[in-house]
Amino acid sequence: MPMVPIAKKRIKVTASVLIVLILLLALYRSFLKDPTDVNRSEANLNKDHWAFVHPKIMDDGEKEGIHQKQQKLVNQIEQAKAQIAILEDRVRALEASTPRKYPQVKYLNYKNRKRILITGGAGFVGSHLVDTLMVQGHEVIVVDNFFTGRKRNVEHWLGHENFELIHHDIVNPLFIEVDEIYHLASPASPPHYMYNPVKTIKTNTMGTINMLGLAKRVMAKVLIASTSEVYGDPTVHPQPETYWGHVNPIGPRACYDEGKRVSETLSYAYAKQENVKVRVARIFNTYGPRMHMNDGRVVSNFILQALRNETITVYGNGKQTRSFQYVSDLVDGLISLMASNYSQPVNLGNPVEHTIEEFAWIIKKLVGGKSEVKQTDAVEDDPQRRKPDITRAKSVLNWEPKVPLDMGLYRTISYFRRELERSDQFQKDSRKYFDSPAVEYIQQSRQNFVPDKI
Ligand SMILES: O=C(O)[C@H]1O[C@H](OP(=O)(O)OP(=O)(O)OC[C@H]2O[C@@H](n3ccc(=O)[nH]c3=O)[C@H](O)[C@@H]2O)[C@H](O)[C@@H](O)[C@@H]1O
Repeated sequence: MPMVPIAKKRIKVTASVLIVLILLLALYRSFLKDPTDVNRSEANLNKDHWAFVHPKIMDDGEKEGIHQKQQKLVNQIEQAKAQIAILEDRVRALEASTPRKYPQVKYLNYKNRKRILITGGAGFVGSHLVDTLMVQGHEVIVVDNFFTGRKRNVEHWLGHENFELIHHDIVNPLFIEVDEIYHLASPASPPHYMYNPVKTIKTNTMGTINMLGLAKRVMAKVLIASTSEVYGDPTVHPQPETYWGHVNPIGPRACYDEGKRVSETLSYAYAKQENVKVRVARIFNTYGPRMHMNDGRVVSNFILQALRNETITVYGNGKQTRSFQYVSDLVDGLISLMASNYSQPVNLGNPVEHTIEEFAWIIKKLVGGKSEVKQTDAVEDDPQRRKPDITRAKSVLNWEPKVPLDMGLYRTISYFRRELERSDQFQKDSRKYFDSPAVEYIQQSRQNFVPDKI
């Protein structure tokens, strides 16, 4: 019986050798196999694909169909290439318009360099303030909800080591470390602040509480941007800071006027109760480059109407008065006020007063063109006379406006002329873009798109 284990062993060895041989044979066959055999089963799943890769098995009709498909594909590729070329041009234009070099900023050492928060820093006044403080060498943090502010106003600082832009609505609290706060956030043009009166009130009450709370926590100095509107339709002329005003608390302007009055009240409550260092600027009518095209205020309306040869619309009889200050004068005043030790409200405005009718003719003369000046319906609660008494600003800040009206208007008209050219060009470009065959093709193929079956 000793033979049985030996026979078993032989059988085992023979079987193992056979298995190895079979495996080797299978491996060898798989190397030699025509790859089309493998694809044949896939071809049943996707005949078009199979036929495209292996045209040898197709009849003439199928070949013709495939040829048409290939041709269509080539056309589509050409169209896509045209589309890519258009996009590349646009990217190049964008790159060219993005400044590679930042405006020169002064170097300030750690002791003199401040961290400054500007709420509404992407807006018209805020962005000019950003420019001046950046050039002075400070670290500037802009907070804006972009309701009326625009990234374009501060884009020349994006990426600079001293600059930060935060998309945030100050109706919600903000936790950062700063030395100074310029609280400018609020719509300021009547059509904008009347558009959402509740939001205007929230911004000027809850927003101001948040900023005063932040100032208290981090012991920062805070400047509140108040307004000549706190005087309402004034019965005292010109308006000194000691005048308490004449405001309709339930009229269409109340959301802004009363909002700013509460903002002032809050500032002095925080100053008294919490020792917060507050500065209050009462800002009178201000104009200049970066005003929004749809701002709706008199300066932008009249200039745009004159540039477009449209009727210049004077609301009411045009006998109401305003005094216009150029934005750089305001920025100088705000920075001087922040630096001062003076905590009572200070008027910042240009005391040169004009009726609105006179102002319409000034603009028409400076712009030229064929516009007519016409009276339209009066605006409800429109203040009838406004002119700042700037005695206080002169004595405590040694500040007064420097830019004469015609010079400021000249710069502002040039700005709006460029803006109009830009928006015309933009409309032309977008027409060209949306009418291009490539875009049409992409839109069509998106509509006809059917996902592949697997
Ligand atoms: O420019 C500003 O700084 C101020 O603008 C507004 O105050 P308002 O003086 O009413 O500003 P505008 O809308 O520019 O109006 C000025 C005058 O021009 C008139 N106006 C305005 C626009 C227009 O197309 N036609 C026209 O006759 C208005 O009725 C008003 O009498 C805001 O309420 C203030 O808070 C802000 O500080």
